[in-house]
Amino acid sequence: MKRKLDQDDVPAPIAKSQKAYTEPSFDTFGLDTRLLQAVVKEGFSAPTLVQSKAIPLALEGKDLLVRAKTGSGKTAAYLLPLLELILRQKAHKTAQNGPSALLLLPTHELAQQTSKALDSFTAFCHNDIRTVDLTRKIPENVQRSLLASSPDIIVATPARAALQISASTLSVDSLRTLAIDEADLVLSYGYEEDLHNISKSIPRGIQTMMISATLSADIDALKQWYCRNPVVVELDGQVEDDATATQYVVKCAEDEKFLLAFVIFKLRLVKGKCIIFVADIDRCYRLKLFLEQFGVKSCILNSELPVNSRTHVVEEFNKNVYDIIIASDEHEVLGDEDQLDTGKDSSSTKSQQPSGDGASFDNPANRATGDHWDGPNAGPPEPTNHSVRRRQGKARLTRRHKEYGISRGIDFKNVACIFNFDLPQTSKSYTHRLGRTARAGRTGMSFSLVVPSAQYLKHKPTSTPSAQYDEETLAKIVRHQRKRGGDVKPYEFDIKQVDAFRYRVNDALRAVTQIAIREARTRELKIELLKSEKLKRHFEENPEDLQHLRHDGELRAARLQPHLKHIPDYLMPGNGKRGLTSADIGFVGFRKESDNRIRKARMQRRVSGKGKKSTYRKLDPLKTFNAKGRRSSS
Ligand SMILES: Nc1ncnc2c1ncn2[C@@H]1O[C@H](COP(=O)(O)OP(=O)(O)OP(=O)(O)O)[C@@H](O)[C@H]1O
Repeated sequence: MKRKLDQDDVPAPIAKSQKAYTEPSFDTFGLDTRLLQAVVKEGFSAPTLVQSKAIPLALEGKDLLVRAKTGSGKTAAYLLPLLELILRQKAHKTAQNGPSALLLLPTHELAQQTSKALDSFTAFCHNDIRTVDLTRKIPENVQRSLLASSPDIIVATPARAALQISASTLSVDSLRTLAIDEADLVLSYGYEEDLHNISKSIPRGIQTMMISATLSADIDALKQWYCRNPVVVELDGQVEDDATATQYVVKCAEDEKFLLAFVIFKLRLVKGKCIIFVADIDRCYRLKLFLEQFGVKSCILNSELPVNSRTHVVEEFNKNVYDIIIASDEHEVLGDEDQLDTGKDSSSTKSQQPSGDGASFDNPANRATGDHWDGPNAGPPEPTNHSVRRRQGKARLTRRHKEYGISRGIDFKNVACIFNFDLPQTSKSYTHRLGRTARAGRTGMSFSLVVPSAQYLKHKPTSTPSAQYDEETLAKIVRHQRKRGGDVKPYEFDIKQVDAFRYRVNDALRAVTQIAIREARTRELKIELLKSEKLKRHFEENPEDLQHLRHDGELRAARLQPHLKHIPDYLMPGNGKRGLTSADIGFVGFRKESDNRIRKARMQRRVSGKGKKSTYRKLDPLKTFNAKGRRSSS
């Protein structure tokens, strides 16, 4: 039975208001009081729309395909019923010896995030529900003993789960529920074979739930392997009516991206926390070093950093320790660890892996094969025409895959703005990036910079291959967002208003050389590895010390120019920041077009013989130098 829920299925108060946080309440689901306590502790006053639809169906034991907007609360929508069913089995003593639920996620970060959510929801269950996260980096023997101690829930990536099943360290005979979060992503991450193997091992007829903000035909294989007659809970359109993110786009030249970033972050035009998305790892460092010169602090998130550090950055950002994250949103940002960790031959899944892309030298998969990778110290080469063309060719082949990374599933809290410094390459990726703001019913905005094709490669030092298709991609994004009820508007803004800053911006850009980037990248990597070791050993015992570990320190690899941190008033657009959002209202540039009021008054006083006698002529060496006179006096 494939049933698409529609407006009539929504309980009356929700249908009328379309608000995520109205009736019914969590009490109506018949959840265990311990879970309800946890829900209150989490601050969830009422279920979101997807929760109010999915939880009752899941409690009935139905297979579910859940598609709802990013940030709409899908995690609790499948975790709460799953936990409730386990508690019921335990209460009725029908639970078998062994795990009842297997949760599969595409990346280690998402697995750890889900484990944390499980910990929160089971906070009042004491030891009644035990979870083992197979993505945690713990010694093999410790993991084996944890698995042997009959945990209730296993959280893993498909590769980790398949490995333990094949080694017979994970028994799946007792499973009652299987949930796959970001279901479309697990396939594109190259887990197809693992998923197929798992499907052959698990008992027939168990309940399966597949969840994502963008479920599509991509998951047909999964449905075939796992689902009986799934109920499709598809809330996309309904929730999007409530879309709370305002979306702006600015067309600008390649170097102007840096100018705009300077204006927005130095003049604090965006209030609150912001995630800046860039095309690749080098761009992360280029932008960080650039902003650093103006005293704007930011931290970096990319695939090169150890997973502990990445998780720590997100946690600290969520605790409001940092305001700006610069993230490279390449495919491998969160993925591929399994292939590397387990040393597993990825050839069988290679067709699913991106074979290379605009940032191919950043790809750990490529490091393993040696493609385009000369080690972190070498850094990526400056793109030559030939390499650009070759990478663009590959990019075309793999554009579908180039949408992964931190834009998927990570629960960044209270993000005010998504700044697409580099436009993503697909509309789907844009949707997921956008989903990092306006979460849980809050508001937010996105700001995307688009390079018109005529401007592409016009300023090579700041160019990125991904910008070649910006206009084409923007057209798709606009169409896609319109379908979802969103509106991508041009940002009304006169770039001449900030012309006075160009000189400083160019000065700062010149300091951010390829060598500076390479050094910063290597340094950061070393520091993070060191921190990560410490995180493992020391901070498990001293969690409070984690507070002192900051990720937004200065890299100081670029030439230091302290004067750039200060913005003199004369450079500010007339009318201050407001001048940047409305029509031209008296901009004050380097050179005044009209006469200077003070100088004019001084001249008038001089002409009329009043006031102090000007020393101007005397001080001007070109006008006062008199070689003859000086010779005679000496
Ligand atoms: N009923 C609720 N009331 C208030 N906040 C909620 C509720 N349910 C979830 N949230 C919060 O909303 C945020 C987003 O939830 P969640 O991560 O589950 O969204 P998601 O739909 O899975 O997003 P994504 O598609 O990006 O993975 C989280 O911070 C979560 O704590």
